[in-house]
Amino acid sequence: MVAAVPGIRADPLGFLARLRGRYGDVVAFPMPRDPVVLLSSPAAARRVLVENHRAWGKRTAQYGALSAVTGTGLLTSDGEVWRERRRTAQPAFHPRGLGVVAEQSVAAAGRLRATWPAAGGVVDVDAGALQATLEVVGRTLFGGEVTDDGERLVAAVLEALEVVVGRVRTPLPAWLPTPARRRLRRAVATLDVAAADVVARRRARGLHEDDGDLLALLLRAVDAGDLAPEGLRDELVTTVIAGHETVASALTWTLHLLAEEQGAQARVAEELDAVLGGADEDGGRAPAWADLRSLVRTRAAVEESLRLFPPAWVVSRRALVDDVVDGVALPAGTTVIISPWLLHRRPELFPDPEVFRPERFEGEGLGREARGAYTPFGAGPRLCIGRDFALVETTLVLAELLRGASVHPVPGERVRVDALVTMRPRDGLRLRLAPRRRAGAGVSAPA
Ligand code: HEM
Repeated sequence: MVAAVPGIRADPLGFLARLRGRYGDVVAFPMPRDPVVLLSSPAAARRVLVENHRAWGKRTAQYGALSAVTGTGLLTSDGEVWRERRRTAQPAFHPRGLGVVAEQSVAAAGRLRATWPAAGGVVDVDAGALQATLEVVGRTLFGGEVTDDGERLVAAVLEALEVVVGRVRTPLPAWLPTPARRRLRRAVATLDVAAADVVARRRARGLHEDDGDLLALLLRAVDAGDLAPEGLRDELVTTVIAGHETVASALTWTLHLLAEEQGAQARVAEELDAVLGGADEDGGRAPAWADLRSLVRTRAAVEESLRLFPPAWVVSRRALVDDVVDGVALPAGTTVIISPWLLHRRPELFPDPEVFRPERFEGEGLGREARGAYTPFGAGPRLCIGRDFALVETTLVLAELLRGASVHPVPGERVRVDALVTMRPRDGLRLRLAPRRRAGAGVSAPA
């Protein structure tokens, strides 16, 4: 089916939903050159991402634009380069490292909590989440505190991404010098310097034999001649893009949904009290790695939020050879767009799809088919390398934040979604905090 539905720029999510609603699970966009097709069935996503993944690469407009910033990093590369990079980075994401992720996540959340007004008040939870997740990336993957270098690196990455998003929306011939392109070149130059500074600082501190963080692994690969210095820069930038804003978005959207659904928040609070012993003003003790298996409701709230607001709301692939997907022949060169945001809203798999109901992920959890469609971290060999990292981090940050405070919507505040590189709240997200406990008293309402 060939589609002609206006509105992609103004409202990309609504645009995708309208396309699927009007034309079905396989929809071709009227494009002048190679075909672009939106695939919306779980079977089609599975075919491309898992079963026949070798037939599909990442040379798409989406990843091409990102690679203007990341170079050939793990997220955007293909084939042998990708395999080699994944092998190098994988040990940094091994489950034995998750204890450190847990520790750093709780510490970062504790620092954020300390900035929250003890008597309650309005805070921008998105700004707080961005700061906390940056600290966790810095301390776990780059093996040290995020100093000015790290902050500059993130600022430069965000600046470059902003230009790139504009470019995906209005593709211009590559030779045309535009203000946007000049801005991108400047941002990338700043980013190169900031990445080099992060590396130099780490080198100056010295590499120890048992350092197993991502930066240490990459530096050793450079020293062994297995990775070019540009590759090291590309992976640093990729990690910032893939592992910082995504996790912050997941946290922010979870807090937003819990604020909207006080019943769900009360269930999480009950769990936190039971696990962390929180009858005092502080909401008990800080959570730790060992508590994760008991924080079932807290993690389910994160998973349900990733269903409704998957930060990576679209992924794309390009056919390297001809393939048949959902009974439709797609020639080599076809770009397919797969949207977790759409997959997660199929009513036959997720009844009342717009309702925030963390219980879906508790007990037995999702059924087999719904599990196949649930793809906030992608699927197949290109599954997010940071999936477990992100789930540990978000669950523990949330537990640490909510053990002592409850969150509530700010009256009159409109929450708007920007679906750009990731799905983000436009202009931050303000919530009203209330201290959850007053020695022996019950859950308190916002002032
Ligand atoms: C809630 C947080 C996160 C979400 C929603 C998310 C989502 C995703 C998705 C959907 C993909 C697959 C893209 C595709 O198939 O085209 C992906 C890949 C990737 N993610 Fe994540 N991610 C998250 C956190 C992280 C973290 C914490 C890191 C690292 C610190 C990370 C690093 C990566 C990398 C390097 C890839 C590329 C993997 C490969 O192709 O081998 N992500 N992520």
